[in-house]
Amino acid sequence: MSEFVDNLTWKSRWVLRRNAILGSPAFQRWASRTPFIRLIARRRAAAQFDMIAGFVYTQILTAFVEAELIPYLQSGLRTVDAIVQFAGLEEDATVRLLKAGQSLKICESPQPGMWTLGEAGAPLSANKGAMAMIRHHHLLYTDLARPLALLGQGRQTETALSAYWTYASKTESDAGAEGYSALMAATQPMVSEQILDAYDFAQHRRILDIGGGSGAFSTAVAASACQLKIGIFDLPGVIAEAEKRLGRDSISADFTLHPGSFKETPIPQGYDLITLVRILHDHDDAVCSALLSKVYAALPYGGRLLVVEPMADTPTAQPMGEAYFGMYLWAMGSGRPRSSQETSAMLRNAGFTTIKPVKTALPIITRAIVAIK
Ligand SMILES: C[S@@+](CC[C@H](N)C(=O)[O-])C[C@H]1O[C@@H](n2cnc3c(N)ncnc32)[C@H](O)[C@@H]1O
Repeated sequence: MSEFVDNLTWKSRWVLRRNAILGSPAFQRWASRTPFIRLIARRRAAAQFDMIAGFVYTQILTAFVEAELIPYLQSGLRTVDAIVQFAGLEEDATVRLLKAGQSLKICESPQPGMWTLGEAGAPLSANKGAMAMIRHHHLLYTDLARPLALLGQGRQTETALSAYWTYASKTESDAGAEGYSALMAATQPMVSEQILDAYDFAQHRRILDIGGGSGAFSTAVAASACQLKIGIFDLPGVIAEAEKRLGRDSISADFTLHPGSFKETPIPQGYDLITLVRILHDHDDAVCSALLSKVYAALPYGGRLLVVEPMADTPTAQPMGEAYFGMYLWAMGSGRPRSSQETSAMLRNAGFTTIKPVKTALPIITRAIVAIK
């Protein structure tokens, strides 16, 4: 049987024709020399180079973060000598890093010999969560060093990420709870800021946050609507982290901690809102379907489920979904990015009839769907 099909749609014909033209060296030569067209050709060549060099750019940013240069340069203008001292690098290495960072707008030199952050670096200085993720990414890049080997070895093989996210490893445990809970708590403000602006939690009385980690999301919600009673359900090792964290916290909301695995333990009842924040994408379809059915059963009529996570079909941010989360979750060994339609379909299958998107200001960070029983 031929590997080519002959019943092509008009769109397939158009795409094949376009690819033949774009892939032709003669066309590329013509485009790079023709007035106006060459502007488009230059833009496309730059975008192609960025895709090829992306890992190098990322590692330059990582060097700034690991050397603590982001907060250091945010606090004012610094001389090269001072930066050499601070970063602990030789002068030529420091200058090479600064110039590389300048080309990426991480830093800039507004007057000779003096350096501060650039347009891309300055917003990072206020984002501890992003910096925690940049540091964490060495695990992902270890797994991605040979991407074809990663894809070829299947998802049963232990990876750097599956050893970190122990609940996603084949042995499924909470042994890594302290490490990953700290990362989740550091990155949670980016998420809770979006959701608190988009969803009115004050309309509820009792909220259960499933997979609630050490309670960073719950404490943010409690601070915004102080009459709420909040339950946090997570693996026992993570609930121990929540106990430590909430003990230190001055918020007076009434927290109930529920240790257990949602794969085995019944979901606690008596809550009129259940939240799943950055949970579903970590799990394969069968696990998510079983969890959503249990959530549906645990809610009273009129009760709600709020699903909060990045989604695959986010306009202007498609690579965040299928490229970034697609490969990250593949390396982790569990879960996949889902479009809002796919998640909505799962919610319908679990029994929910009213399912609505909740608009967030930065959908690249997080999106949300509310489902009513
Ligand atoms: C990606 S973290 C998200 C944490 C928190 N919701 C947040 O957004 O910061 C996933 C959480 O789900 C929890 N989790 C994973 N599998 C679980 C299970 N079977 N039962 C209960 N919790 C689980 C993990 O322990 C972890 O705290």
